[in-house]
Amino acid sequence: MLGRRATSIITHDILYSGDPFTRVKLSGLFCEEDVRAVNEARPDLCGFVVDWPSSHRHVGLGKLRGLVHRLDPTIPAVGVFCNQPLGMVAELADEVLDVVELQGDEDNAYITFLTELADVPIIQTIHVHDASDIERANDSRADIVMLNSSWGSSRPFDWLLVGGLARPYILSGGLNERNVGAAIARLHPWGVNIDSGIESDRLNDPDKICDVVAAVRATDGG
Ligand SMILES: O=C(O)c1ccccc1NCC(=O)[C@H](O)[C@H](O)COP(=O)(O)O
Repeated sequence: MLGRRATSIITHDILYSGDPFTRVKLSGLFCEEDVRAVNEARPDLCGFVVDWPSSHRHVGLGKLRGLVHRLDPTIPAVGVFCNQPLGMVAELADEVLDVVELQGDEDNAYITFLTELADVPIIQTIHVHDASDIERANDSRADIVMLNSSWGSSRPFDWLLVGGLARPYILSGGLNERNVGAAIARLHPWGVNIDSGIESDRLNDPDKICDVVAAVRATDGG
């Protein structure tokens, strides 16, 4: 069993490695079968939508703890939050998470406070509609930004806008095992994020999980 210190070193290596590989984050895991499937497929990061009952992917706090406990400790656990109280996010970050992902209206002040309270990397999701969103991404104090269309919309945003971005980013929105290779070849993102592209009938599908990780690895010659 790896301790928190070991997993934070692994997380650091995945996030800050100078190696030019495309990180793949699979998100919206919500049951033990999902965790078994990712332990086999080995994406770089795994996301859990925390305490957001309107999402079919959401997990409560108890379930989050149980699933992260079963997750291979060499795969960093990302808590996905939407406008949640800072104290709750920081506490979970201290206790079970390796990375925090912010999906709501959290601003740079929120990120600064969170950085003071919790020693984990922060991903901020920006919904991209026009150039002002790219400016916001450039200004974000988060460690990494994720560009997306909108919550769980399963469609891409206008990729032409990415030209204005001056930092590495995670590409999100409408990716799946069939199109992720072409997206990486065109945009060379730092990483990719996939939610609905690993689902069949709103359940995570172990075959799609394997296929999408293999499709990303194939772009890196792996
Ligand atoms: O997935 C949800 O239901 C969700 C709920 C609340 C906050 C965030 C949520 N998901 C994150 C996303 O918005 C997705 O990562 C993003 O849309 C990519 O999804 P997909 O296009 O299905 O890969």
